[in-house]
Amino acid sequence: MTETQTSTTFTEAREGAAAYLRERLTAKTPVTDEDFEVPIIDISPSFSELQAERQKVADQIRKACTTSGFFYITNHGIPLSAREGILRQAERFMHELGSEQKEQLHTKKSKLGLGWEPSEYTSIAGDLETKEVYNFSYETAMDRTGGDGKYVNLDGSTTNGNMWPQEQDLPGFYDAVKTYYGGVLDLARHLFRLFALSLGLEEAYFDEMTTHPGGIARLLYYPPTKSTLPPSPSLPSEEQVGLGAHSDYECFTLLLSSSVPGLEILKPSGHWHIATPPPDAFIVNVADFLMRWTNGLYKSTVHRVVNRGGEARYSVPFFFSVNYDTLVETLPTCLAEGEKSKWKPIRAGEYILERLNATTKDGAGFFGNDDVVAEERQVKRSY
Ligand SMILES: O=C(O)CCC(=O)C(=O)O
Ligand SMILES: [Fe+2]
Repeated sequence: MTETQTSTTFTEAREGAAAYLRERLTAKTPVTDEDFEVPIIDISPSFSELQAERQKVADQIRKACTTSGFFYITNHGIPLSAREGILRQAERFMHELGSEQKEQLHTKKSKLGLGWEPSEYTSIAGDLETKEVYNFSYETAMDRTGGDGKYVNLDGSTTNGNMWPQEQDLPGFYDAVKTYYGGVLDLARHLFRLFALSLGLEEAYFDEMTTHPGGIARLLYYPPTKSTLPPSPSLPSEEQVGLGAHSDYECFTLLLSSSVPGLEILKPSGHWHIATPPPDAFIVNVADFLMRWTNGLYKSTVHRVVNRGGEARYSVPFFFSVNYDTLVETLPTCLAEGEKSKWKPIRAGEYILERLNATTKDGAGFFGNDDVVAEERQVKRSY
């Protein structure tokens, strides 16, 4: 960073994020969906000793990221038992935990937006969302590398961090979460190396930025609705949306879902593509940091969830980020000679905190709240 550059302020980040979402939702340019596809990428060659094999996977990732910004990965190494385990815990959390026990974990008690959000508690653009959520974040105890001993104040296990259900209320819950989280964290670090290769960088380029990464994850429950909502960009307000249209904030998201469909991805034409991941696959999508880092080359694509069927849907997104003091600025390989960066550099943590704050109704955010204010406020969260 040169001396003349300053990093983006909170307000600029907030306005930028809002403008970006508006633009993606209302783009009038006549575009076709010709290049839009969500490919299935078998990543088994990426575990090869041979760099050429890893590069082949990286090249497929690059293609997906420059078109739809979404892809499915198979042969990723996360065992079925861990995937079924976490989906089962999502179901147990929503249905076996009593309302008093959930109340103890209410997100209004968290300065970091963690914990339990009742259905219709948060919304985007005024549409009440049917989803019920439990949010948790990185803690060293779940990191199989043991972490780096730094950023201790950001660790989910510290004050105001993760709020876990009592073991006697939901026996085995924490262990299943830890098994799953440890696995997807390793996988995310592996994928980040492929992202580096896909961008013509040293494979280890991002390694030192992910020693204590931001990594919020959530258990989501979308109750069955009878939505007849057509796949169109605008939502009539009386219709029930599971989770409103948004882009994700961090580097990329690893999303696991039950077999009930619901995720919809905004195509360039403004129509929604209904995601149909193969069984056993994870859905991966580019989020805002990678978009900023690549100067817009990689697409952080708007998506939403509508559960149109009569069956409950569960999902578990893992939002993989970098250490929160990382400065995100255009990568050297993403600027042609004479080309300018579209965005100013930004500190990872500031951007995430700002976007979380910006989605609360009064803009005061989750930080510096007192509980009374938080309780009265309807929280708007856009991820
Ligand atoms: O539940 C899903 O399928 C997607 C969730 C999502 O997009 C999010 O939480 O950001
Ligand atoms: Fe999302």
